[in-house]
Amino acid sequence: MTAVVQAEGLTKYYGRRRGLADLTMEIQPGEVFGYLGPNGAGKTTTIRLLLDVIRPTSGLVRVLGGSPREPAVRARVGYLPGDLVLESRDRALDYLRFLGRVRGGVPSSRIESLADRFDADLSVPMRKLSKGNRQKIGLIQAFMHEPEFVILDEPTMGLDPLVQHEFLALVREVRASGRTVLMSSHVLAEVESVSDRVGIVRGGRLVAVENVAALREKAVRRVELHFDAPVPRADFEGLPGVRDLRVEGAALACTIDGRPDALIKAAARHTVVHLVSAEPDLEEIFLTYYSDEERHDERPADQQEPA
Ligand SMILES: Nc1ncnc2c1ncn2[C@@H]1O[C@H](COP(=O)(O)OP(=O)(O)OP(=O)(O)O)[C@@H](O)[C@H]1O
Repeated sequence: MTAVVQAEGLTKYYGRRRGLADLTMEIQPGEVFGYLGPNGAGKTTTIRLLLDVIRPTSGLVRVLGGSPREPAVRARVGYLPGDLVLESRDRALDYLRFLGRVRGGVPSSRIESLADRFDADLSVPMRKLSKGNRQKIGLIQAFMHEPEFVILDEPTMGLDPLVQHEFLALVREVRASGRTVLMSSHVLAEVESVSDRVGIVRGGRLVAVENVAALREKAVRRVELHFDAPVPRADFEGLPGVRDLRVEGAALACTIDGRPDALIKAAARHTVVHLVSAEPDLEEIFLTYYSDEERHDERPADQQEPA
């Protein structure tokens, strides 16, 4: 199976300023890949390299098995830029129809159904659109020709929660049809629910790639159990993955590191009347990555902000 993205040692310098250094990664067909990082991390630089908007200083990149320079490759990709400018007097509908023709024909019904989903008014001249409505037009044009690979730079920016929900549903549909999505964000919570894997980029370097399901499994979570009668502490002491154990009468509280299996089996010897388990906070795990990096980050002179 040909990878949708193959990057090897991909590097981009803007003069002496590092945009991206030595990126090696693959994205597989049918995958939703969340690309996360704080401002200035290198997300947009990566995306522009994938689309041949800019060219690498060194390294290799292949998209859908070909070079991003090939128009035939570009035609199979949908793209929402992070800095979308729509300043024309044209109505959004005319603009989208025009783009549809350029891309070899997109049925009006598909444009309209996407507009319905996102509650976008296509009759307004584009330069009069609010930021959020402009973002909706950007999303419609990225999806409307049903590309094999959709690249979205900060897609949720400016969207209200209902539209965000609809957008995530669309991403799930795209994945279900075997197509691939790469989306950048600086907020994990916005991409976590749909991403299969997330990559974290920081200071121009990819510092981690994680499988979201595995991350969830690894995450520490707080658990409370209430029994119908007092339970002996000894039944729960030393269980694999159980930490910070507190047993008071018929109530038990602890944190679970990894799988809760041992705790569940020990609890099953008693009568459990109530169970509380908080969803692990993945954001917290990611922040740990960031802060670890921070500690080791010795930025070269060209990465320092001017005095
Ligand atoms: N055209 C450019 N000329 C000079 N430096 C640039 C240019 N574009 C980006 N950079 C620098 O490259 C680094 C990476 O920027 P990039 O835009 O890729 O980050 P980002 O992760 O997309 O950030 P944001 O979330 O703010 O959009 C930054 O230090 C930025 O200042």
